[in-house]
Amino acid sequence: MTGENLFIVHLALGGCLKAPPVRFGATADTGGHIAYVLDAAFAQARLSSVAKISIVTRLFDDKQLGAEHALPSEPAGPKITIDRVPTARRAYLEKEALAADLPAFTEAFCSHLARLPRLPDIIHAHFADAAAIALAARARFDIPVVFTPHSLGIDKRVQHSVCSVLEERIGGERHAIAMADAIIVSTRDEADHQIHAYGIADAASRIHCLPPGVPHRERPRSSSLLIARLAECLHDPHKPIVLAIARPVAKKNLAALVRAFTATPGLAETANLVILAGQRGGSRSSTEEREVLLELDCLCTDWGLYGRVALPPRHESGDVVALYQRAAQGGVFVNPALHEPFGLTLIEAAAAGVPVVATRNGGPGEIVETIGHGILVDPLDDAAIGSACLRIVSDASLHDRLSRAALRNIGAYDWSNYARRSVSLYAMLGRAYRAAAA
Ligand SMILES: O=c1ccn([C@@H]2O[C@H](COP(=O)(O)OP(=O)(O)O[C@H]3O[C@H](CO)[C@@H](O)[C@H](O)[C@H]3O)[C@@H](O)[C@H]2O)c(=O)[nH]1
Ligand SMILES: O=P(O)(O)OC[C@H]1O[C@](O)(CO)[C@@H](O)[C@@H]1O
Repeated sequence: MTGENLFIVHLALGGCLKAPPVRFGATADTGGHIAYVLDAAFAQARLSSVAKISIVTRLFDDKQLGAEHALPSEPAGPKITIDRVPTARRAYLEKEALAADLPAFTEAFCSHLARLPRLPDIIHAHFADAAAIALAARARFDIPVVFTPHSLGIDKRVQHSVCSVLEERIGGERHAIAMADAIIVSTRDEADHQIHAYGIADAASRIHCLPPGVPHRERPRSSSLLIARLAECLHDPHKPIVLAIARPVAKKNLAALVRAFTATPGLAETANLVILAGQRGGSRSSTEEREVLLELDCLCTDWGLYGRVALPPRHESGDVVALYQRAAQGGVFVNPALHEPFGLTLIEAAAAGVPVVATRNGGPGEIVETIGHGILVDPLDDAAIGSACLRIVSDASLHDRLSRAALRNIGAYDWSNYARRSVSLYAMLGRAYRAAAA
């Protein structure tokens, strides 16, 4: 690979994409794909064959979400910049509202590329909206396009009634799958089942299954304030914790965990429940987020759970590290999502030696099979969620066995492997384009 001197563009429109530390959960779209894009870029930048990485996103002006989102360019690390492309719309847009801005963003992105001293060798698009823009740029500049879907709509048909927004989303994904030069997915489930369901005859030959690595987190500067606050609000803070970390959106199914916690005999006596679900208090939260948080609050109030359950209203990156460390001490991490495309939290938990209880729908089945650190459950079965948690927190030898497996096998999820394989794919596509042009 030495001598390739690659210039990579990652393109991702949604959420609050900024140089670390990121405020995960600041909006409904500030979650896993942002961790993925940043960690992928940092690992790729460490390769000598990579000259420069530009992470391109929307410029927006919203002081509450952070002044950096209005900066045209922000250095993010060695060889990496975050470059923000403006359109006439300067407000933050939820992913559902991005579609209306796509024609303007496509024009602005192509003008941005045309102004660069050198065109990129590859555009890696995250989500189908970014892929549509990248494909328009490919038509103008002959730059190969790689597509990573992150969360495909097709399996959501089983969770939601069929509606025009979902069908439009699936249509956009079908176009991206049909047209991209290569598709990078995280799991075999996406490769063999989900993408297959889009019915694109030659898609299989362009799919590359590259599992991501463990998200990088800043360590707490000193002791975590959130852990100190938990000690004040929980009646018996020394009990192990049942921990969940997820954006407060309905598909993450966090209410089922609260119901399971209270309905499983012995669980609330053995452990405390801690749910980290986004950052509260900003006017940017969506109706869905407000409804999910209200439901969690109501469940805790109605069942008198405060003192045994904590729903911290906000957190910093270091608090997440501290919570996983706390959960490693006899506790368990739970992801009860109705469907989880991959599930970065399950590998974060493994890296900290925390056993997991996870939805059997989507990527978690493959992660738990690879690492061997937990129990899979039907997310619609509250009793199964509760009894799996109870088994782990009440059986020290099971906990120890799962925790050891987590630490032994987490190496299967490694950003340097991802970087090597993705960059050699980019280089191969570049060579094919050059050969076709010669
Ligand atoms: O309040 C919160 C909520 C989330 N997180 C973090 O944000 C990330 C969330 O990632 P993930 O659990 O994977 O979920 P999504 O945000 O839903 O991410 C999408 O994109 C990911 C990367 O492709 C996939 O793993 C997911 O399945 C897909 O739904 C993790 O690092 C969490 O620790 C926080 O720090 N605080
Ligand atoms: O909730 P959905 O529609 O599955 O989409 C996945 C979500 O996860 C994220 O990737 C989190 O980063 C969002 O950008 C996106 O909104």
